[in-house]
Amino acid sequence: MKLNFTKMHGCGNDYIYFNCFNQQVADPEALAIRLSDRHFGIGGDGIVLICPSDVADAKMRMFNADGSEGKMCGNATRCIGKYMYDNGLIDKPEMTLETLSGIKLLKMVAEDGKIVRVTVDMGKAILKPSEIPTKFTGDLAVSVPLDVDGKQYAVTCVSMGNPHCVVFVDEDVETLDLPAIGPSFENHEMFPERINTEFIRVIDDHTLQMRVWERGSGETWACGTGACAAAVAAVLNGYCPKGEDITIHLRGGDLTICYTDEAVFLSGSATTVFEGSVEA
Ligand SMILES: N[C@H](CCC[C@H](N)C(=O)O)C(=O)O
Repeated sequence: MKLNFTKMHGCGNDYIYFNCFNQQVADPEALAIRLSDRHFGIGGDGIVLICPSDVADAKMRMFNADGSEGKMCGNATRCIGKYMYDNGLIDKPEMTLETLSGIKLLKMVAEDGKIVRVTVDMGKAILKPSEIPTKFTGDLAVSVPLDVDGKQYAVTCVSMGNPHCVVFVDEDVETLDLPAIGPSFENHEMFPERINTEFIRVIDDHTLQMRVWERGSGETWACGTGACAAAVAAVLNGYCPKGEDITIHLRGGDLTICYTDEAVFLSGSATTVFEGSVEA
């Protein structure tokens, strides 16, 4: 069966999007594995289904490159907003999006009828270690010790609807060997549902440099929920102020995060690369 897709990315975090208002995807786990392959497939960090919803303008389901389903995806949220507006599925530059981690509100900026920037109310950060989930005890996991492959790290764990482990380092993150250490964090025994791991260098009190090893996809060029988790962790560790914009420099571009008492706000671009069809 032929399926139409749209290739999109948020700061280089690229997914293959399927409009499921007018087509059905039968086995998304297997499709994500096959099509994400950058040699034998289309190439991407996974696939995203844009589905009808009874409670919002649309519903998101996203699958990492290993076929595992993610409960939230910040970069994909922005691309869905762009897709819905640019394709006339919504008639104003704002929408609600149902996710496995609740309903998110999107406010967008359009130029010449196309969305160029999206701000997402990502909801509140979840900080209780057992709810992230991690095996750390207590009410917070802020700068707690974690042994990974015999090396001691201080980690801060945050959920944005999906689990994150934030590691602050002194060196330029471009010098880190993520393929060597990423999987050991991802599959660490302290993280019962695996984990997304962000490696952060603090540039100043409003600027972070970030690389990320994602659960189920490996290193990605950006991670929206990860950028949110990094900003929250930076505030909790006293590096950045609450309630002010924090710029995150990622391999694929910049994201802006604002962590307030009400919610975490994620702002950034969304880009359509090409459209096509594939036999599923
Ligand atoms: N790998 C993540 C899902 C994608 C998150 C990321 N791409 C984002 O933009 O938030 C997980 O399994 O929780």
